[in-house]
Amino acid sequence: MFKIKICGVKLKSDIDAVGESPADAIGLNFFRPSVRYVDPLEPSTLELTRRAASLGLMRVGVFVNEPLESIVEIARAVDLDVVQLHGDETLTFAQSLQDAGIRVIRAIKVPVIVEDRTQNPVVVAVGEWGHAGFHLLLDADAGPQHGGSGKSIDWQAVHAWSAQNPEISWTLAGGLRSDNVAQAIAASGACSVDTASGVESSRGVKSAEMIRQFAAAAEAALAQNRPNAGKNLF
Ligand SMILES: O=C(O)c1ccccc1NCC(=O)[C@H](O)[C@H](O)COP(=O)(O)O
Repeated sequence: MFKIKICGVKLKSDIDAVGESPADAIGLNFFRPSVRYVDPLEPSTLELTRRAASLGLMRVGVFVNEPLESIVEIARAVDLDVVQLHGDETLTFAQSLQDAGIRVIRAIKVPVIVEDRTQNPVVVAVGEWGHAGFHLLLDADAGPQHGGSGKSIDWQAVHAWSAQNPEISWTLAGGLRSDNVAQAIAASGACSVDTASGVESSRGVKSAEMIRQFAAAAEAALAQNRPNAGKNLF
């Protein structure tokens, strides 16, 4: 269960900055083309997850269209708590991971530009994942980049979808920064949030100060969101 996830950490100093903030989860990116990629075979990656565990942080591994056996192997080798799927993985694929004892978060790519205004873009994007029992990460559709784009989704549309589907647990992602996370939480009703580029001083480089500011702003806004407190947490 997490409330504030800082995704794409690469260094021990990043983990320490997260541990010193109110954030309670980290994401490690195993998608090779990403600027946030960490090599699962490097001993330093296991050191990162061990450090995170020692600080009580949940460790989430980000994957895009990685073969199932490879995800299972990496999750065990670097001791992940949960894997986050960002590619074209099917429901059957996610269920097979769960059958192998791996917890799964499904990233849902919500279009940033919506042409058909008659349909809620979140409803359309969630599709069959809505009632499959997986925790969802509602993120901006970043095209071939798959995630970490810094683009925001329609928070009101998220709110409307969630109001109609209160049993679905989800996290808000996409373009969240310290200066907009409070508004995003208030508008969407999110109980948990995720950011990657919003706490970076340059692309792929985390800033301890930005992590601290983001996590403090998110924590304060989540505390305001009392009617939903404790709901929809992974
Ligand atoms: O961050 C990446 O580079 C990335 C690449 C491919 C798949 C997923 C990726 N990130 C996953 C995350 O959970 C990010 O935090 C999420 O996409 C939000 O990113 P941002 O808009 O930069 O806050």
